[in-house]
Amino acid sequence: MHFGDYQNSIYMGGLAGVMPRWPVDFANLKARAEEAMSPSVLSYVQGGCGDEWTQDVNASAFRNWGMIPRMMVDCSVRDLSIDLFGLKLPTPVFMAPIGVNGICTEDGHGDLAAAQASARTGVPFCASTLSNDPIEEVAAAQGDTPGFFQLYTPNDEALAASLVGRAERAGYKALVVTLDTWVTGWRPRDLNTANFPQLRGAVLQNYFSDPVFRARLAVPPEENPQAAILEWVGVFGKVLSWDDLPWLRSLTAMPLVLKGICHPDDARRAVDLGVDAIYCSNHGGRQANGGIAAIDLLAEVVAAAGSTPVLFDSGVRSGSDVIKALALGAAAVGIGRPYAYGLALGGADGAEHVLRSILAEADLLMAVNGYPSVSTVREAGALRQSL
Ligand SMILES: Cc1cc2nc3c(=O)[nH]c(=O)nc-3n(C[C@H](O)[C@H](O)[C@H](O)COP(=O)(O)O)c2cc1C
Ligand SMILES: O=C(O)C(=O)c1ccccc1
Repeated sequence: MHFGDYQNSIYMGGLAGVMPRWPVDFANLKARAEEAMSPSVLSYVQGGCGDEWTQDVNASAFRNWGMIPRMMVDCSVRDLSIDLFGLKLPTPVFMAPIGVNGICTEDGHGDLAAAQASARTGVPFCASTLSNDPIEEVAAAQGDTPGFFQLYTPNDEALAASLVGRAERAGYKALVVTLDTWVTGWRPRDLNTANFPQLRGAVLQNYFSDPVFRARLAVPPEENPQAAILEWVGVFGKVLSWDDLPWLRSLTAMPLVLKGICHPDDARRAVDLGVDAIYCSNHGGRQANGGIAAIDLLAEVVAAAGSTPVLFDSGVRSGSDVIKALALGAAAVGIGRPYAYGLALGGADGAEHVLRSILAEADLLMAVNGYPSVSTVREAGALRQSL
């Protein structure tokens, strides 16, 4: 099925009296998810730092950018595929790592559901270190779709090596090291309700199943979960510096990606030190409030990265946002909160629906705007719109 055919399938379903099960746009999806999710999970997923200014401008800043359509271009067939890490991917989109996918579905297996949505759509899933199911099982559920593994670097180097080795053996195709979260940001929604799911033992299965982590415990997590959770708190975050990059590199033969780079100088430094890709993101405004909208920083990071690919997320809500990020130079675009809402509404089906809606809009926009391929989107670029 071509990605744009999702629209046709919805219209045709309507003729037969069947309406889409979930909204195709973010605002209505979010409203539905607000009704469906438990207050605790909703607060964790929806919340951000401080008064959520950065989180809000991440999304609204897309409105400052616009495209110019080209006419009389044969766009009857669009090619949404990209080459990344030597992989041929059918779309320029991936699922950003979300550490609480597991608890977004009622059965507690949201990571497997996300992986199934990835398997069905060909959209790579970047699996978080925080997971309710071990990486090996998540990888198996991703089917033939390549996946990436996101590492929260623990302060125990042997544990870091163990997690990365497991990911590599499970078949992951890239290692994404998140730089901006060795400590949790100031999140009033969660603080006001003392809401931190990890402290209740959620989403720690990659640790609890790890031989190096288990060797640190006097008794197994199954016997004393509380002690295992406290051990996790102590080991979770290593303060990384540029001097750690050779060590990170030495952990794996997988392509190495640094997530959280927003400054062009940091991008240059990472490229000089030989990383395979930059991941421009401010963690969806969940780590530091007051930061500039990530999309407004993308073009400069791309310029600084030269020929090194730049992945992007933060504030992507629609197919139009995907196209704008590509036009500003992103090599691939990460979807975050929207698919988490999809998981909460309908598990793998819900997440698949969200991805298909975003991809259908992106594909149709390329059709109407005269962009037959992702490279033509890039060539067309996007302009700043002063309102
Ligand atoms: C609930 C939630 C959990 C997240 N967990 C992780 C994580 O485990 N690892 C990580 O690198 N980023 C994590 N992120 C950040 C996302 O990968 C991504 O950067 C962010 O969602 C982009 O913002 P947006 O969803 O508003 O578009 C998380 C984001 C959310 C919303
Ligand atoms: O909630 C998050 O955004 C996140 O990535 C995280 C993961 C572990 C600890 C703290 C924050």
